Amino acid sequence: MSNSSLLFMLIISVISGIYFFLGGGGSYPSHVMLVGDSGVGKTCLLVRFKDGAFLAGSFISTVGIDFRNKVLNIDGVKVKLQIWDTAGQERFRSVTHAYYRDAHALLLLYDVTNKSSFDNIQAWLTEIHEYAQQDVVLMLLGNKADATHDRVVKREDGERLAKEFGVPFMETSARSGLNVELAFTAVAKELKHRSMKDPSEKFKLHEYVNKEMKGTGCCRS
Ligand SMILES: Nc1nc2c(ncn2[C@@H]2O[C@H](COP(=O)(O)OP(=O)(O)OP(=O)(O)O)[C@@H](O)[C@H]2O)c(=O)[nH]1
Repeated sequence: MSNSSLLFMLIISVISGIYFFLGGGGSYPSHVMLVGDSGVGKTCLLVRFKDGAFLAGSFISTVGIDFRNKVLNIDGVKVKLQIWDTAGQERFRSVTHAYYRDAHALLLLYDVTNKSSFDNIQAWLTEIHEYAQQDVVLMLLGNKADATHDRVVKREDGERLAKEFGVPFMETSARSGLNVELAFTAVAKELKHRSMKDPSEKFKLHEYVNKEMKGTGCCRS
């Protein structure tokens, strides 16, 4: 990728950020970044969350980075999420690195039908520790949970890995919509809580996720 393309994308990101910050009337603009191997379903997850639809058909890899905005109403307060859909392909990694520092939350995805995308989570976490803010909100998502026949990564393995690294975990499906709203809402709740100067009530992301997952009959705490 040329320097001019990278510069162009950075300018678009800044303009988009200013526009989003000024518009919409919410109080908590927050950057949520989707990361993970190419093909794990980052774009589809975002489209499902933003438009309530599934992008079926041929797979077109993201080039560099893409942006979508969505305002959520969290307990009567507007939380403006600016969601950055990054390219999973190795050749765009320098673009992704440039955005980590400004991300408030990271959704790290693997594909339950692709073992190498799961094995690469460790490498993604190393990269996150190197480039992202220390206190970034982080959640691990095992996507494509609908694909029961092609599944090669058990839910328990995802749970074990998440526990090892101390991050909340859930399985999602951009195809069926499973837990998509929940994943973004959980992150928005955490970001809203953090932005309050004097939070009267403690919000614990782990506990919230575990409680919500129990309600679906999925996943042990
Ligand atoms: N069965 C199933 N297929 C999915 C799901 N999410 C995405 N896919 C399919 O997986 C392929 C890749 O999806 P994308 O969302 O483009 O993947 P990506 O992570 O954005 O890929 P890059 O842009 O290359 O990083 C597409 O063919 C999707 O239709 C899902 O939840 N279930």
